[in-house]
Parts: sequence; C-alpha cells; structure tokens
Amino acid sequence: MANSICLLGGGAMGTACANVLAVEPTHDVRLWVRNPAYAHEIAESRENKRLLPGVRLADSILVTADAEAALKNANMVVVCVPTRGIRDVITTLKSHIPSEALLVSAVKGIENETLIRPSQMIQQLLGDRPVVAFGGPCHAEEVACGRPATVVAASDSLPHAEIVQQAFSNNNLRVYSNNDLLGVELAGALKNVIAIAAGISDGLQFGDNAKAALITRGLAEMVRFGEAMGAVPDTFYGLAGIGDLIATCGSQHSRNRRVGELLGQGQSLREIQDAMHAVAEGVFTARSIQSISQERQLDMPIAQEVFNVLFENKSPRTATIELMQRPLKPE
Ligand SMILES: NC(=O)c1ccc[n+]([C@@H]2O[C@H](COP(=O)([O-])OP(=O)(O)OC[C@H]3O[C@@H](n4cnc5c(N)ncnc54)[C@H](O)[C@@H]3O)[C@@H](O)[C@H]2O)c1
Ligand SMILES: O=P(O)(O)OC[C@H](O)CO
Repeated sequence: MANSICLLGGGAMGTACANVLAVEPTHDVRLWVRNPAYAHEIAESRENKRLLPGVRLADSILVTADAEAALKNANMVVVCVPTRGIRDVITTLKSHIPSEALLVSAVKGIENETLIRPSQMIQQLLGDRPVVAFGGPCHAEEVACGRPATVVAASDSLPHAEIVQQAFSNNNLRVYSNNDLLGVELAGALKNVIAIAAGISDGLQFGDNAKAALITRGLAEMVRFGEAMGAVPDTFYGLAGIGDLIATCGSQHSRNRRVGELLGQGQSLREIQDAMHAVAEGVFTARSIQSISQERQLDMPIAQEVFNVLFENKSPRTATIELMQRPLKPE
C-alpha cells in the first residue's frame, strides 16, 4: 500500500530510514532536515556526508527543510532525532503534522529531566494518539545500503504496529510486530548504556570473556530494570533486547561502544564529545537510568559504573575492579 512518509531528522537514522522506505517504489518519502543549507547540500549531492558518509540517497526521496512540503498529507511521521531534540523539533513542526498521521519513533533514550520515554514525549506534545516505536539491531550504516536486518515495531495498539510493520518490511528489512511498547523502548535505551561498558572493556583490551560477561550480566540488569518498570521480560530476550545488545556491543558502527572505547583508552568525555558529530544516546540515558534506579532501589551495577566513569570522574580500571569485588552471589 502506498504511504506518504515523513522522516524527521537529517541524522544517520533519518537518512537510513528514508533509503529503506524508498526501496518500495509506491511510498512517497520525505526527509525533513532542520538546517536549510544542509538540507540543500544533501538534496543536491544525494549524500549525508556528515552523518552517513558513503551512502547514496535514493533519487525519489524529497530532502527539504521546508516543514510544509515535508509533512503535507503525510500519513506516517517518523521521529528520528535524539531524545534531547524531540521537544524542540515537534514543538516547531506541530502545526504541520497532520492530525491523522500515524506517529512512529526510532529514538532510543529516556529524557533526563522528566525520565519519560520518547513515545510518551511525543504523546505529551501531540496528544494521546497511538505511537509505534522501533527497536532491535539496526545500524544505520548497514540498513541504509540494503544489508539484511530485522527489527520490531511496537505499540500499545497492535494494529498500528502492524501498519508500520507492513510499510517498512521489504526484501532487506524484516519487521516483527510487538505490543510491549514500554519494554521495547526501555530495551533500546538501556542497551546503549551497556554498550558504553562494552566499549570501555574494548578500550582496556579486556578481550572476549569480559565482553561476553558484560553482555550477559548487562542483559540481566536490563531485565531487572524492565520488570520493575512493568515491561514484559520476554521482550528483553528478543530483537529489542539481546538482539540490539549484541549488535551494539560488538559493532564498529556503534557510537555508544565507541564512546566507551575512547574512555577506556584514557580520553575524557568532553574530548570525545567535542570530536564526535553524532549523538551517543547512552551518555544521556546513563543519567536517567541512574536516577530511576536510585529512586526505585534497583541493583544496576554495570549501569552505575558507566555513570561513575562518565560523570563522577572514576577511572575505568577502578570501576572494573569495583564491579569484580562486589559480594559474591548465585547467578
Ligand atoms: N544511527 C543508528 O544506527 C540508529 C539506529 C537506530 C536508532 N537510532 C536512534 O535514532 C535517534 C537519532 O539518531 P541518529 O543516529 O540519527 O543521530 P545523529 O547524531 O546521526 O543525528 C541526529 C540528528 O538530529 C539533529 N539534532 C541533534 N540534536 C538535536 C536537538 N537538540 N534538537 C533538534 N535536532 C537535533 C541533528 O542535527 C542531526 O540531524 C537516536 O535516538 C538513536 O539512538 C539510531
Ligand atoms: O550507534 P549506536 O550505538 O547509537 O547504535 C545504533 C543502533 O541503536 C543499533 O541498533
């Protein structure tokens, strides 16, 4: 079925989603980019040189900073900006977003100030409409050029998740539907924090055993956190949980893993962020997870040590030793 789909955000994810959708020729795909000069550059060169270099954008995609042109008659609007940008972007575009459009989030984070999830922010800003959130292993660099991937589309309203599932599925992308929106969004946010820990381990050259330990015990933390918040534990054993955790902790593409790797190699967070164009959501999410864990007295040792390294000036080696020296317990 033909859809008119607007992707909000000229970053790696917005650009990659546009290319994924353009495979299905009946979709009318628009990419809204905040900065007019940059929108023009992408539209002319057919490449997002800053955030997704080396990927040619399909000719059929309209790239524009003109909100009216991007959103006119759109029946699906996909939010692809970082958590910290959602309020700004939606507030700016609100009057152009059609009231009937299905709202979709590709965002993986938890807002620092309110501790709410992207779908909740979108609903706060646009009213109580169904929101569908993507989760699962989906590096923009790979899906943008048609390498096979599987993701989940989750919503409290399964029929809406299924609409997005149909629209995005093609020979290269297989989309599963899911009705645990809470679990899928929490899994996507949490895995970024664990990926920073995995990167720290890489930076310290700890090897494969340490990485496997972080993935496995990180997953245990994610499940513990999710259950406490009311999510379905099984969600964390699916694509949005273990699937994305494996991809992000192991990938050379991952910005979160890379931040951790550079921390492990001795750089400061300030140095890393100053040199990085792209957003590593886990840096911000680590704060939100820490606040929620403290409030609910949840035991999140890996996430806590990531927070300590990021914001409390703790050295990665000391954080590792303190993780290892915790009281022994059954698995
Ligand atoms: N890159 C991926 O592989 C990938 C995959 C799945 C999900 N995601 C998620 O998608 C979201 C966007 O990630 P991305 O990879 O496209 O990021 P990115 O860093 O590549 O691009 C972010 C885009 O948002 C804009 N932006 C940044 N801060 C903003 C702000 N405060 N207000 C308004 N706009 C702002 C930037 O100008 C840029 O166009 C994140 O939540 C990320 O976790 C990314
Ligand atoms: O590059 P990262 O670390 O933001 O991860 C991107 C995606 O979330 C992987 O699924």
